[in-house]
Amino acid sequence: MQSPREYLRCHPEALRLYAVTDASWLGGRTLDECVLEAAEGGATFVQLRDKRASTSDLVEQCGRLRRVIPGDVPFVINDDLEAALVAQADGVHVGQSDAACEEARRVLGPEKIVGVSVQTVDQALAASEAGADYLGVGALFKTATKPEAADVCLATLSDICRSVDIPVVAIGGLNEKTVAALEGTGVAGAAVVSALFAASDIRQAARGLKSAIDRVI
Ligand SMILES: Cc1ncc(COP(=O)(O)OP(=O)(O)O)c(N)n1
Ligand SMILES: Cc1nc(C(=O)O)sc1CCOP(=O)(O)O
Repeated sequence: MQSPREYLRCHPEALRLYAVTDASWLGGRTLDECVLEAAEGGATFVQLRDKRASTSDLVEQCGRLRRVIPGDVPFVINDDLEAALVAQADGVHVGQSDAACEEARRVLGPEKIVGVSVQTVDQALAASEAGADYLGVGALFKTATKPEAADVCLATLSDICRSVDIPVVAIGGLNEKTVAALEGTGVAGAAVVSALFAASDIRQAARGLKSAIDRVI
């Protein structure tokens, strides 16, 4: 266990129901209305993830989403450091093949949130040392949203949670039923795409997920 940090930019409670957007699940609805419904249903964190969008598209989407996301719900952009900087998002989420955590911290400054995807304890320790505020660990279960995601088992998830003093959020195939598997792992929350955004009633899906997560975490 590392020594405790002086302060947290990202409180563990904020990671409880972490909504990751994906335009391919919207089915004719706008992203803004879907994210609003997710927030109204209890999403505690939002990540704008659009792998096909340009930096300027992301900045524009970020501006629109900011208007519907409550001020106390952190809002980060996936992968694109420049978009996060220009759009003045609350931070960025980077993977192992994106901008390094140190670079994200240098560019965004000390106040912003930097989340990092990790799959091993060594990566978790490195990201934590480099100034990450939270870690995303997955994929816990196979998922159609990202079929190429490498598997991470529950034992590794627990080891990662024990090895760092920053909060960890699990991702990949999590829904109202599968979140039960997170009990006792030490995670701060669950990050979900399709269990929210593929639902016909996103508000209701968020409520159900939030209750299911509250029962196990
Ligand atoms: C909360 C959270 N955890 C993990 C990921 C995956 O990020 P990354 O490895 O950068 O992969 P892509 O999202 O870019 O496909 C995430 N986005 N969010
Ligand atoms: C964006 C993403 N990253 C993953 C990883 O394991 O790194 S899994 C994933 C998609 C999660 O989608 P769903 O909630 O629909 O399963």
